[in-house]
Amino acid sequence: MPNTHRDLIRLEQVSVEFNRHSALKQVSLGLHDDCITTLIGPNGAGKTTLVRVVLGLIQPSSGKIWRQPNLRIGYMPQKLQIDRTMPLTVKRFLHIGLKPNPEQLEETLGQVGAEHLLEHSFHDLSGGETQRVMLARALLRDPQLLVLDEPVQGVDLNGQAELYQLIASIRDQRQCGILMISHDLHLVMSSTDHVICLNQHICCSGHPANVSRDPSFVALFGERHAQAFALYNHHHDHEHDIHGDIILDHPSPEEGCSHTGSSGETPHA
Ligand SMILES: Nc1ncnc2c1ncn2[C@@H]1O[C@H](COP(=O)(O)OP(=O)(O)OP(=O)(O)O)[C@@H](O)[C@H]1O
Repeated sequence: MPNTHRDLIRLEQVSVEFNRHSALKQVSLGLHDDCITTLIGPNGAGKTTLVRVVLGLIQPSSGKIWRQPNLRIGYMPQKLQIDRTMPLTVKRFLHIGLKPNPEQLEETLGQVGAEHLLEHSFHDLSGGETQRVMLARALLRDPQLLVLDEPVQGVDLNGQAELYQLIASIRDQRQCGILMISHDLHLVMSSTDHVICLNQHICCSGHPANVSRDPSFVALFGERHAQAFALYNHHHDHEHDIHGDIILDHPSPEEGCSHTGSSGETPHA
């Protein structure tokens, strides 16, 4: 089946350095509408840096970025610093920097299952409620691309599964592209279309159901994760030296979302 997704953003050979330290090395990828792409990788792998490049908050040291003209991006950050002494209802929080009309507010809160929270204090929300309200805030921009930095942080296990289902239903209803960072390989696998395994460079990427298991993945994420993660295996087609640099290199083919059933595993340099 041909891949019918539209490109929202493309990165070509993007590298980012901080004080001569490489955070991203020659990352090439495409994000598409109607597709959930999940970034996984160990701490310090460059996931947040990559998200910040996508958001346009960091200029790459080298490489090219193409964005669909006038691309609307909704962003849900990992953490939000709000002074707890400042009284803040959910309603007020959702009006900071935004001008939603009451119908939009009701519809969007309804979509994330948080309509009953409108008059609640933002500070008193549970972990799961907070994430739903944050998601609603990102959705109020009517995004073509939704960027979620660890969207289930601070949420219990049941709540995490529900949130991932909610994110998948948002993709279905809005046909928007979604880029998210997750540390929970096991939970995220059932609700993602495309996985990118990042360790400064893209180690590999593909559909979780199509990629095959590789010992290098176990080396990167540990045996415990790899076992829990039986669905997601991949052709990690190279080795790393002691500094994390690639020993064996391969060209990087075109990236693709396989939400419609097309495409498969895509190995990367
Ligand atoms: N503004 C910055 N200035 C200097 N170094 C930075 C900056 N931002 C990130 N880094 C460094 O870049 C590397 C990648 O960081 P990044 O936050 O992107 O990783 P991550 O994969 O999101 O990690 P985690 O899973 O721990 O959140 C780290 O070594 C980090 O210290």
